[in-house]
Amino acid sequence: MKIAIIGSGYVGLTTGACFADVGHEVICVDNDAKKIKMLREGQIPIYEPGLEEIVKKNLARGFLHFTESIAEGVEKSLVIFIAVPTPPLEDGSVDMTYIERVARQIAAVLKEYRVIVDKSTVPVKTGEKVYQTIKRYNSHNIDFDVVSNPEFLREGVAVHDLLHPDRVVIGATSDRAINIMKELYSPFKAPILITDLNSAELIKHASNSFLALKISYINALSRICEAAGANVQMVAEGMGLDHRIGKHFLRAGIGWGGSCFPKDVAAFIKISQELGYDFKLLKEVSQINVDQKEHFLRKIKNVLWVLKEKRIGLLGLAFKNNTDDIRSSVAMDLATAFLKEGAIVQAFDPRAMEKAKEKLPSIHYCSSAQEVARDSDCIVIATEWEEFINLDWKSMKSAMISPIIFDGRNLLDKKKMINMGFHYIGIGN
Ligand SMILES: NC(=O)c1ccc[n+]([C@@H]2O[C@H](COP(=O)([O-])OP(=O)(O)OC[C@H]3O[C@@H](n4cnc5c(N)ncnc54)[C@H](O)[C@@H]3O)[C@@H](O)[C@H]2O)c1
Ligand SMILES: O=c1ccn([C@@H]2O[C@H](COP(=O)(O)OP(=O)(O)O[C@H]3O[C@H](CO)[C@@H](O)[C@H](O)[C@H]3O)[C@@H](O)[C@H]2O)c(=O)[nH]1
Repeated sequence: MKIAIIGSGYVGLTTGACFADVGHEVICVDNDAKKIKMLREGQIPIYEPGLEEIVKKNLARGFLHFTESIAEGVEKSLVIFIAVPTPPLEDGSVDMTYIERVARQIAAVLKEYRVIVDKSTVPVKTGEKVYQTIKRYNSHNIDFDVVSNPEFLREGVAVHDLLHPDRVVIGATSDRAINIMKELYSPFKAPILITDLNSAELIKHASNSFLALKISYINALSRICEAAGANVQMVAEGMGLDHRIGKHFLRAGIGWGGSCFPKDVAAFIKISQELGYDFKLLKEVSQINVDQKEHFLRKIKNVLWVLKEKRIGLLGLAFKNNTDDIRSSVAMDLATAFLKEGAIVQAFDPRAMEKAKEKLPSIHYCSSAQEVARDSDCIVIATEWEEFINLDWKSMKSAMISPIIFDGRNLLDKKKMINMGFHYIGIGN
């Protein structure tokens, strides 16, 4: 099937490459000329494991194309995906200008029946608005359908998540559009849930908010564990063995970040409010997340006393492991707080340093974790990169001024670190 994807970022590019990989003919569109030029040459502007290989493979076999022209995408494809940003505004509501602009741009070039699919994360009732907008701005009165098909991929494992989704949600009312969408997803072995437009849009915000809630719950429990002398990892394991609870998303840490949870939880609170419901539970989920970061900072200050002139070794800048994404990264927030207090921050991240340099140039960027340890007053682990587990911690220790570790991700084995002579402070243990 011929499909176009408008917006070639983390979601659009990965989705396009995976659709091409299962045999569809895909045109990825972006209005960033530099990005399109890079992609045409097989260069990937983001780090996502496995993405480069499938982009190169499908470029070479002619299943994947890149263009700056929405008109070209719309003309050549039956299904048009929208995967542009839906960033937060200051009051937590969603900036819908990108989606609205793309709807007008599609309308202006629509000459034959097309299925317009929203993949961006949007407030409920957006599909209805996209439909009205395209109808209003299409002078030829062409027949078309609007479908909601929210995306559930996780960064860092996006290729896997797209090729093996837990479920595919299709919000649509027209049988014609539903059949086209079913055919599009037929190469994937995943349950397909057909809903109305509004329910599909709600499923996305409801899912992300629930996952954030689960993490905030375990983070709140970590505070109780610290006060009671219990171990949150054991509590999580004991809870997670109950299939009704499940073991996933119960890793206590410094709070959730990233390009999705913070903005989507804030948006869902706002959307609910506009619909007349005060979602107090979600407000608390969000507050616990803020508290968790502040509590971690307090623990660091309790040990170091004054941060001014202290040399803090920071391991991790990305919002999670296996990505270069620093959007709403708690690690970046911590670095900002340290710098504000007058500390010297020396940091290392396996993939996110280029992006971090643009945002926080005053960090001293190190070429290795070992360099981070040099003359440091403590090490702070802020991102759950697995490679930090297997560092030569003996040699790290001898490079430090004082061997203190604040493990914001409970990545290391507490007993082992204490036996090695570290002063180890984790989360909820
Ligand atoms: N990143 C994730 O893990 C993830 C997962 C699921 C859903 N989402 C949602 O998907 C959407 C996109 O997120 P993202 O992380 O891919 O964003 P992104 O910023 O990485 O990519 C968006 C792309 O759209 C392009 N763009 C903007 N306006 C355009 C226009 N008028 N025409 C053509 N291209 C245009 C930008 O240049 C950019 O390359 C958001 O709604 C987000 O909430 C993101
Ligand atoms: O047990 C856990 C799991 C995650 N996190 C943190 O939570 C954040 C989000 O992690 P994750 O969900 O793995 O990454 P994302 O790529 O942001 O994916 C989420 O957001 C996407 C965008 O909407 C959705 O598509 C995904 O389903 C949803 O998991 C990160 O800061 C993690 O460090 C924890 O602290 N503890």
